[in-house]
Parts: sequence; C-alpha cells; structure tokens
Amino acid sequence: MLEEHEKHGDTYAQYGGGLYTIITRDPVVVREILARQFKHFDTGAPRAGCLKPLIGSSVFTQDGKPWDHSRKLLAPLIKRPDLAPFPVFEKHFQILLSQLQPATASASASPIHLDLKAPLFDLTFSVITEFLLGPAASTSSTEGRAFADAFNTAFRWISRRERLKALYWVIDGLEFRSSCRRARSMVEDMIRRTQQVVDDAGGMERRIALFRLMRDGESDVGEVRDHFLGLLLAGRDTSGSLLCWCIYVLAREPGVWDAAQEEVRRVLDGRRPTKEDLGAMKVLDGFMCEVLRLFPPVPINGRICNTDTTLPRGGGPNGDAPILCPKDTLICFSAYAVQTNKALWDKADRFDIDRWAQERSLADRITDWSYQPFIGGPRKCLGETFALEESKYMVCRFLQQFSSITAVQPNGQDEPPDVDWVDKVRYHVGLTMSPDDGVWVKLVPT
Ligand code: HEM
Repeated sequence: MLEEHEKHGDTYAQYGGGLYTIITRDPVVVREILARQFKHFDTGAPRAGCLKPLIGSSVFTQDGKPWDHSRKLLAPLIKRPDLAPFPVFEKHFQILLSQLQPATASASASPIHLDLKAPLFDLTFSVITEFLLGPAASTSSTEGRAFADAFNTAFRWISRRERLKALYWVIDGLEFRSSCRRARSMVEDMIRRTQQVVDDAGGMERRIALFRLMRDGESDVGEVRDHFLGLLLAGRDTSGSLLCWCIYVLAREPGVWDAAQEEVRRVLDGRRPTKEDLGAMKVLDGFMCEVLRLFPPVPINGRICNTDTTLPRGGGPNGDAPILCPKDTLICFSAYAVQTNKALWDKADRFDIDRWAQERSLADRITDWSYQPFIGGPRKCLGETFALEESKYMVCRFLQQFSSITAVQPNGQDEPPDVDWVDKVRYHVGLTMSPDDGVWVKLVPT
C-alpha cells in the first residue's frame, strides 16, 4: 500500500473489485470525504450486502435516514457518562489471568511464555458482549462460548467477502450461512433472557449499555439483535487488535514499560484504576496515541460517492489540482498510510511516545486530520471512549500484575533487542489489522 503511494502520489485512481477507485492518504481529501462533503459519500451497498447475513441492518451498514435514526438511538446509550464498565473489565481480566496462570498460588513467580493474541481477542469479545447486553449474555458460559464460535466463523467469511468489494457475493457457503443463522438466533435468546433480568432488577442501567433499548420495549428483539451485532462487529476485533498491539509494543520497548510501570505505581499505589486515574496518566496517554498511530486497528476504509463531485486535491500532473470523482466511485482512505506518511510525521517509523508530550499535540493532529484512528466527522466511531478506557485499564492491570515482559519466539527464545523492530512487523490485515505472528511474550508475575 505504502509503495503504491510512493510511486503514484498521495492520491491516485485505479480499477479494482469491479469499481473505479480513488485511493488517498491526503488528510485534506479524507476530511473532504468524511466531513465537508459528508452527504456525497455513503458506506454503500457492497458493505451492507457483505455484512447483512450476520448483522442485518445496523448503524455500521446503513446510510441516509436509517443511519441517522440508528445513530441518534445508539450514541446516547453508548456514550452515557453514567455508564460504569470497569467492573466488567476487571471480571474478564481476572478470567484471563486464571487462564494464564492455572496454578497461580504455587507458581507465583515463574515466567509464563505464551501467545496472547487469541486470549486477548477472547477477552475483548467477552467484555463488549457483557457491556452491551449484561451478565446474562456472558460468553464465559457454554452457550456464550457457542455464540462466540458461531460469530467468529461468520466473521472469518466476512473478512474474505469484504476484500472483494462489489463482488463480495462470490464468497458464500453453507458454513457461512449456518454460522450467521446460529449467531443471530443465540443473540435473540440472550436478549430475551436479559429482558427478564432488566424487567426485574434495579441498578443495572449503569452496567448495561443497551439497557434502555430492552427495558422500554421501544425496539423488538430483532431490532435489538441487529443493533447489538452491528456494535459487536464494529467494536470487538478493533479493540482486540488494539490490545494486541499494546502488549506487542510493551514487549519491545522496555523504556516505555518502565516509564508506564512507574506511573502506574505512582498514580494507583496498588489500587485498581478508576476513570479519573486513567485521565491522570500522561505516559499511558502518549503510549496509546502512539500505538494507534503506528498500528491503527482499522488501517483502511472506504466510501462510495453518490453523486458526481470533485475532491480538492489529487488531480493534475503534480496531484495538487482538484480531481473528478464521478458517482459510484469507491474512495479508499487509509489511516495507516496517513499516520505513517514521512511528509507528515518526523521519524514516522519510530515508536516515540514523546511526540505526544506537548499538550496540544493530539488536538492539533486531529484538527489537521493527520491522526484519525477513529476517523472524524458525523460517522466518527461511537465506541472510542469505551475502547480507550478498556485498553488503558487492561494495560494498567498488566503493569500491576507482571514485573517484566519480553518479546519471545514461539520456541521460547528471547527476541534480540532491535531499535528498528517497527520495520520488521508482519501485519495480518482483514477488516482490522493485528500482528500476523501473534503476540508471543514471556511474562514474569510480580
Ligand atoms: C480500538 C478500538 C476501535 C477502533 C480503532 C475503532 C475505529 C472505528 C472506525 C475507523 C470507524 C469508522 C468505520 C467507517 O465508517 O467505515 C468506526 C465506526 C464505528 N465504531 Fe469503532 N472503533 C473501535 C472500537 C469500537 C467499539 C468498542 C465500539 C462499540 C462499543 C465501536 C462502535 C463503532 C460504531 C457503531 C461505528 C459506526 C459509526 C457510524 O457509522 O455512525 N467501535 N470505528
């Protein structure tokens, strides 16, 4: 992707997947698509068609009035300041720990050597499911496990379909259809079970994001199912990838591990983190920004133009003239390419949390659109606060629970220290981007 930009410029056009496509890493063009000309760009029929068998109709796939309706319904539920997901974070962190250290008591200080990628994806799956629907939908139960398996199978098919853009329908099969059907019907059961609980018990509203949707009876079970599955699809792999990258980086940046651990000791003094604590951790903030800059979980994204229009740059011999964007053009824009562009970032391929040390750094980068891991404009991610809190919480708990972390190979051998490690990362890119070789680490319990 980056080589193509070096060859053809920040914005170029090609035919691919049956569509005329403009590909850009120019923040000015991205802002135009996502904000200034928002109404001219849809997520489009290919995305909706590709995802529909699993998530039906949801905020993630709708455009126009249905999208506006879903967004207005869900945003106040997900972004409620009174929501308190921290007990859910802690519950699932404890479950993860028990899987890492089956004999914790006896083997307290022996190093643990493992690939954390699958456990971290399981963790984020369980957390978001319980955050949205409550404990009655817990994926730690046998039924919850079966739901996770059906969802994961359907998701693997969707990742393959999505790559074909407008030709997504070529990839189909019995396994795909039956896993979608199973996942959807299990969610309906989970919702019915949860509805009984929310009808009966008080005090759950602060713990369950979709509580009001279920309690008020405004939406039928089918609608809640689609909203839930849309949010799960948007939020699970993304937060799983972010957490994988966080641990992957900590294992390769001992200086950052030490600084973050010192901050965690100073601010928390052995306590579990609260929302306020997370807000006071500047090393952790810089760390998270830098992980999201170099390893954005959604590396590439797209929109389809619903009218003939022009974009402000990318045309002419030097790419600085406006470019025509005919109706039905697919526009691909890449947070990864923007956030690693050497013209925009000093030492772009170095992991450096100090670049975020100035108070205005983050705000300035968001304003000029050179940093957009959650995109911007009216379709900005609904789960940004939740995802950041979850990842920061888990990182703090890792820092409290383990005295050291080392990157290792699958055979347990330490990886030699390498200042250029970023250049050697291998990426697994589907709908999201995660470390291709897993997250192999050696952890020493405190
Ligand atoms: C690190 C974690 C996450 C990242 C990097 C991320 C990133 C993004 C990005 C780039 C988009 C734009 C997609 C597009 O328009 O094509 C998006 C949309 C969205 N995200 Fe997230 N996301 C994360 C976690 C979450 C979580 C946990 C939730 C739910 C609780 C969530 C809910 C949504 C929803 C509903 C949308 C669609 C918004 C709309 O179209 O109006 N995200 N996210």
